[in-house]
Amino acid sequence: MVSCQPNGKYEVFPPPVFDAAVLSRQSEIPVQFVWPEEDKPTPDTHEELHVPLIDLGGFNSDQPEVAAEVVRQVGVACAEHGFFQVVNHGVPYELVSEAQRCMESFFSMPLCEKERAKRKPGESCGYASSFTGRFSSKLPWKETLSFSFSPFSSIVLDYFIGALGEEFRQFGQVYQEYCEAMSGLSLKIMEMLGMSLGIGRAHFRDFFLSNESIMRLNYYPPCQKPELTLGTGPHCDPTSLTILHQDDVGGLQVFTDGRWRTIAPKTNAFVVNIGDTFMALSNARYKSCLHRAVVNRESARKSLAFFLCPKMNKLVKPPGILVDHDHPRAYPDFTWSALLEFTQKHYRADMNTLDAFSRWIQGTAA
Ligand SMILES: C=C1C[C@]23C[C@H]1CC[C@H]2[C@]1(C)CCC[C@@](C)(C(=O)O)[C@H]1[C@@H]3C(=O)O
Ligand SMILES: O=C(O)CCC(=O)C(=O)O
Ligand SMILES: [Fe+2]
Repeated sequence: MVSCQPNGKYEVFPPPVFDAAVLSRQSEIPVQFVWPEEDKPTPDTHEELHVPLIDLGGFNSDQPEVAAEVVRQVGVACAEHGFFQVVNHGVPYELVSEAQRCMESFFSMPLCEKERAKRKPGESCGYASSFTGRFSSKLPWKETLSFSFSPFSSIVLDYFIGALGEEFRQFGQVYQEYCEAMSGLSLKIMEMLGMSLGIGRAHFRDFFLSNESIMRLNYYPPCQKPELTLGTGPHCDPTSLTILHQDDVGGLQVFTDGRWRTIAPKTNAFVVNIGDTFMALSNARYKSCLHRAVVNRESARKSLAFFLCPKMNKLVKPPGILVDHDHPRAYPDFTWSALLEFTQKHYRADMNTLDAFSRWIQGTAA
């Protein structure tokens, strides 16, 4: 039996759960949460990565030259590293604050309450206190609540009521509305991406009109040894497009030009990044870039991540116009359902997920 001693130390490893109330005050970090030297966390990195601030108001304006300039900036950022921020996005500030507030109340609940929504092995939805039980080392210093979204349904509201009870109807309504706003925003971004790749505004918007996306609430408790741990380890998102709202604490780092740099929080902006599935859809014209989240000694940090994903069984294949003699096919055809299964059952998402997955499906098809 694994037992937690009164001094907060674990008698045997692994710890049974990631109990933030205990661990966030403890200066001795259980070995499973300590990241190796090659991943060395650098919580004190203040060097910023300046990514373009994309003004969606400009894209929506009736001045074609203004919209064209916005599209050009998106194209440059996506070809370079795949990260940018959006402002004037039309998502009400009150909705974002309410989503952040509900998150605070959810993660402040006692562990046993949160565990009513516990994520089951092999599934991508539910509550996870770190990933104890799922992985045995390099555990993330975070708690997450993940749930599925697809448009034209009340799937988010139904999830909250089904998993946590009628008292969570209001949370369900907030996140249902938040996901609808994120799905709408991601379709606008798809229009910009299509235009910047020269295939017109409709192609990718129509591809993602019916999407089967994932919403994730990330809660990073303080850590007394932030130079040993990581909130989210280095990875490229396997999904298509991520829209992230970070609170004002800071901790998101992106790896470009051989070093980690911070994307500082910006009120009323969303951080957007290209994921592996869109990299495949663009035939590797656009980059899915390595990133991670560091933690700190003083403050808990919260982020809301909307992962846009295609419908499960839709073929992920770049449009013909992006494939030519100079740009041969970079990845095989696949479905999001297969890549999701790969990350949940066979491979822990990192910087090589798409290459490893490509080899895996080519092997299983042979
Ligand atoms: C399909 C997914 C797998 C992860 C959740 C979604 C989108 C991003 C993935 C993830 C966040 C990438 C970093 C590693 C991971 C294990 C994590 O820290 O949460 C990934 C998610 C997961 O497999 O649960
Ligand atoms: O919390 C963050 O800043 C980043 C989280 C992240 O990269 C993810 O959930 O995929
Ligand atoms: Fe990510």
